[in-house]
Amino acid sequence: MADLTPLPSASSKLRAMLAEDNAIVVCPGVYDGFTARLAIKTGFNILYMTGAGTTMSRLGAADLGLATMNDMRDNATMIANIDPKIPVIADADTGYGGPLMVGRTTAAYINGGVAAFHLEDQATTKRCGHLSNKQLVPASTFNSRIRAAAATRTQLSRDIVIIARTDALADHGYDEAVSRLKGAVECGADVAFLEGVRSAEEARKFCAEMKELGVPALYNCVPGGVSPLFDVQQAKNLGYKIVITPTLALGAVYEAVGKAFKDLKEAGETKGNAVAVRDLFESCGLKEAVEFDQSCGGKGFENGA
Ligand SMILES: C[C@](O)(C(=O)O)[C@H](CC(=O)O)C(=O)O
Repeated sequence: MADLTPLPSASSKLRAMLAEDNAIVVCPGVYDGFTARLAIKTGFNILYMTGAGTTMSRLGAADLGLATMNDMRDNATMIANIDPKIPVIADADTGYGGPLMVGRTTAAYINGGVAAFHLEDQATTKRCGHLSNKQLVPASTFNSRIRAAAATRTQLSRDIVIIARTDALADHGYDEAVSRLKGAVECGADVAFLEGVRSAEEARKFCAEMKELGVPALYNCVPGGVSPLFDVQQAKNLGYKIVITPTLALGAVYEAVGKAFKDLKEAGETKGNAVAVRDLFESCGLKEAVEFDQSCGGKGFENGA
């Protein structure tokens, strides 16, 4: 009989990472199967699914609240199942409605195998946290979103790490933002995400306040946004426990693909950087897929591919 011992759940892996003293969880931002594969190939043991990237890649649209729960769930589920041993933290924006809907989103993410998700206090007409004039819901509405997530995991008796994100810093200041995060923790959130932190001093103060409560703090690194850019060591020294890099792959693709297309248009250059097609497929599991098919007696790849 084969060993069918269940794998540790994605959330329990993440909780173990967060419990490690003196460690920081470094999450490459991915937005599709290919970028997830590249991060895994690089050796990352955790991924972050960006909502901005999901919106841009699936809808060709800016991060303005256009992606629906179904868009986000489908992408998160696909990414979380490329290699279920690797936990995925996924953006869940506002949760997409009132408590009932947030409960449905939570169940969908749990069923998709997502380790953690973040829920924020923007209105449903949301935008990237590094854009201006954000509208917020009252703290009581934010709390009801977090409560709905916590109640759903209790009902299902299946864990997901809840990350509370507040966008209050920009227009309501530090005290209001931190009070919202503390309220969210009381409602069941496990991790605090202060969006758009404005200085190293503010970040240090925030991490210290969260540490006193035993709550890990998350740093969102967005070049061109409102926050200073800390590298991993700096973020760790400030007291952060998680770093996400939502636009890292988007920026790389923007530059590299932009150049390849420009070279084709302007110089008729067809081969770009000439990465071999087999190497591309190898990065997405070509060899393992063929081996699986062969090992089951399939005839399609008997002689390889
Ligand atoms: C974290 C974030 O929600 C995301 O979608 O990845 C964005 C990132 C971005 O738009 O650059 C955010 O910070 O709002």
